Amino acid sequence: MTLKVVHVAVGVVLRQQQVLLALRPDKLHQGGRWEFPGGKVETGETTSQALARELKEEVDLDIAASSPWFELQYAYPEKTVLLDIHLVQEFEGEAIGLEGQPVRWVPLSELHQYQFPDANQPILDKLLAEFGRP
Ligand SMILES: Nc1nc2c([nH]c(=O)n2[C@H]2C[C@H](O)[C@@H](COP(=O)(O)OP(=O)(O)OP(=O)(O)O)O2)c(=O)[nH]1
Ligand SMILES: [Mg+2]
Repeated sequence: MTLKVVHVAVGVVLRQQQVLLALRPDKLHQGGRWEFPGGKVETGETTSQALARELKEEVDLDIAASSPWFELQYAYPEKTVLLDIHLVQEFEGEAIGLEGQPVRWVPLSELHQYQFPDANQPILDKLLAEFGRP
């Protein structure tokens, strides 16, 4: 039994009324679900630095600025994650799945059609509450 919490930088990348999603490969933890791009914060990195690195590595975006939005801890049976969620509204480049994963700009109104990791429900709720059209 371990109490280690995995610190994850998560980017909610918004462009008009759309958000960027990537499909997690089947073999990974929570595989086959759509995620907000991001990954583990490494020793010595700030969350913003980790996010910029991960978004470049995973989807080839250059982040001009990101702002901390909220944090959420979730205990999966296998591990506990601390999702450190940032909003990204300033970036350059065209999103492509550099690890071969499908990536999509999804209208906020269509988010309910996608399956996300179990931890993500509060992110979806807040996204629609703050940015969705009534
Ligand atoms: N990126 C991301 N990870 C999420 C989300 N929701 C969620 O529960 N997670 C979890 C799944 C994983 O356990 C963890 C992210 O780890 P990861 O495996 O993607 O980390 P990484 O990109 O650094 O990849 P790796 O090279 O270390 O394998 O956070 C989400 O929306 N986006
Ligand atoms: Mg990742």
